[in-house]
Amino acid sequence: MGLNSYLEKITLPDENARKLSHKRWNSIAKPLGSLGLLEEAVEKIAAIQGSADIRLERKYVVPMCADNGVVAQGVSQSDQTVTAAVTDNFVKGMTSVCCMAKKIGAEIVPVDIGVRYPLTEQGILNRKIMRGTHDITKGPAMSREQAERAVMTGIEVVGLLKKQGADIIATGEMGIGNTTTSAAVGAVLLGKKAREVTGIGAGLDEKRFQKKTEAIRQAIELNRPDQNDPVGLLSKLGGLDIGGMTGLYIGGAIYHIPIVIDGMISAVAALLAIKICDKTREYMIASHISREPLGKALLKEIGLEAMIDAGMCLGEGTGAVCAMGMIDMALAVYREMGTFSELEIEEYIDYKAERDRVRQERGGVPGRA
Ligand SMILES: Cc1cc2ncn([C@H]3O[C@H](COP(=O)(O)O)[C@@H](O)[C@H]3O)c2cc1C
Ligand SMILES: O=C(O)c1cccnc1
Repeated sequence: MGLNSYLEKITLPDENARKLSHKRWNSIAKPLGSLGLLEEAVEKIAAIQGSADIRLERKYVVPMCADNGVVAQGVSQSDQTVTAAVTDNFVKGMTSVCCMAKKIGAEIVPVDIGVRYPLTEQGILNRKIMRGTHDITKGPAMSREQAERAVMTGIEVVGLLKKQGADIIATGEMGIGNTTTSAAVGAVLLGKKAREVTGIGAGLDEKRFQKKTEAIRQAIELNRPDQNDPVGLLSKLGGLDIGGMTGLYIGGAIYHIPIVIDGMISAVAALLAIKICDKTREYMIASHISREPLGKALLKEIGLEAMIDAGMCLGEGTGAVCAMGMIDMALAVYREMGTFSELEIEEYIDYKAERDRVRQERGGVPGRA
């Protein structure tokens, strides 16, 4: 099945379930709207799952793993053998996101979508499209067909996890050099210059930072990408990992599974997915603001607010897993906490009116309805 026939299947979430979920929140004996974005996330999940009786039993993290030819330009402190080593470590439980995911009972499903060096562990989904992309300072990262295959791979992984009963999926990635490729794609999407989008990624000295900025500038100049052709842009400046994550978001919209955005790289993929199909936004949940320069601007363009601003910039899906943990806690309140009438506490309406009156007196913003 081609990408377009997948896109035709996408429908919008269930607004009635969202309303019922909002009603449930407002009946709980606590200050109205006081769990902020966590309440909104729960309501969004209700709309996506089509029921106010939300399920978050089966949580998955999907790190898309791939190499990037641009590493030859000295844009990263590490070499490509590290991508393979960390990809293997996802199976051994020896990466940062593994430690975090264990705490909330989330399962890791690493996908080899383009790792250059051989992997030794069993249990990594083999969906290798090529052994790393080409150097974007010399030409396109991959062909259009390969970019489309990367996106389709992400969609198919969500289909697979749907069969396994997935209730929510966190995006993740591993690929040395991917803060260069994603910054280049992000620069084009947001109309920014190389020096405005270049960050230190996994850590860089000044000399390499300059090389990275120059590589991003050169790659954009040479490849002449079209901002309005997301698959073309992905093929010219992107990576297979970014493509795979783009597919995860589209898959979420097809199979009605909430997909959690991680950091900057993941947010670039989210924006590409929105450019491919606007409805995918309705299936995304933002987690944190990456410390990379584009962290905030990308989320603004996507139109979603992050629930965590903790200076994180690790990747692998770590920020998304943190957010899943927070949503899990909010869900405990949503499910287990007593209502105003059960606890025989005065009606919230009176409380809300009073709160808004006081806030307005102080020049603040009234609470949400
Ligand atoms: C050991 C190690 C573990 C990581 N886990 C995530 N990243 C993060 O850093 C990489 C991107 O940074 P850059 O563009 O500077 O290469 C990605 O693979 C990302 O997930 C790691 C990086 C390293 C070195
Ligand atoms: O924000 C990210 O996605 C990020 C930043 C640095 C390294 N890895 C990932």
